[in-house]
Amino acid sequence: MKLQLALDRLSHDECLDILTETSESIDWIEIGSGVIKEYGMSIVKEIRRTFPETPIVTDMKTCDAGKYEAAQAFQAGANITTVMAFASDQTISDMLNVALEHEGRVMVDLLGVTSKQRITQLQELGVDLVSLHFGKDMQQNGNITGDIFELVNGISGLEVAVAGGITLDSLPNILSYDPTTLIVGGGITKQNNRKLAAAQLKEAIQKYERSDSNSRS
Ligand SMILES: O=C(CO)[C@H](O)[C@H](O)COP(=O)(O)O
Repeated sequence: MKLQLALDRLSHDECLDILTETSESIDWIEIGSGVIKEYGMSIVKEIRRTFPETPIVTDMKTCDAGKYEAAQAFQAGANITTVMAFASDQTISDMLNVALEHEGRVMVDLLGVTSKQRITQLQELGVDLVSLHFGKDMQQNGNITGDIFELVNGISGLEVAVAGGITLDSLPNILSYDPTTLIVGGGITKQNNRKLAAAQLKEAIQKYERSDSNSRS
């Protein structure tokens, strides 16, 4: 299980500082939509140069003009870029094709999706990576729970990331659904000791994986 650090609502310097502090514990760097809107592709290029070995997810949340936005992201150094599930099939197909040209991947953000039929359609387009997303604004009225996994329950052949206010406290419940990637923003970036928060999350994931593999053997 990967730990993806989401850099959202942060200044340029905060992004770089947090990455330096947490780099030992995180697997994937997500450059959040707000950070991209503020600093554009220049911050993606800079983070690519500074952390050449760590996969970068650009949270473009593309909803149209998929070919152009995917090319922008991959040319700047992204390994994975995001598209909203409600985007047209053409947008998503175009992005998958651009990803192929750049040896990159597309993560489909399932925010707002309630029907399993859309998941099947996405798979037919060639999608193999999705993120279950309890949005930032939804977090004002509740917390992420295991119910979010119902959308992908029984569906095979998908890597499933999950995001939305995950912290060390809410982690145990989420871990039991075995997502392939845990996306954590504020649970690291808004903590007093960000290095420690990232290390504790990583340790909790590793501990879960050890106990899970023991219980299977
Ligand atoms: O995509 C996002 C917001 O749209 C965030 O990256 C995602 O929600 C993770 O951040 P947090 O853990 O702070 O909720």
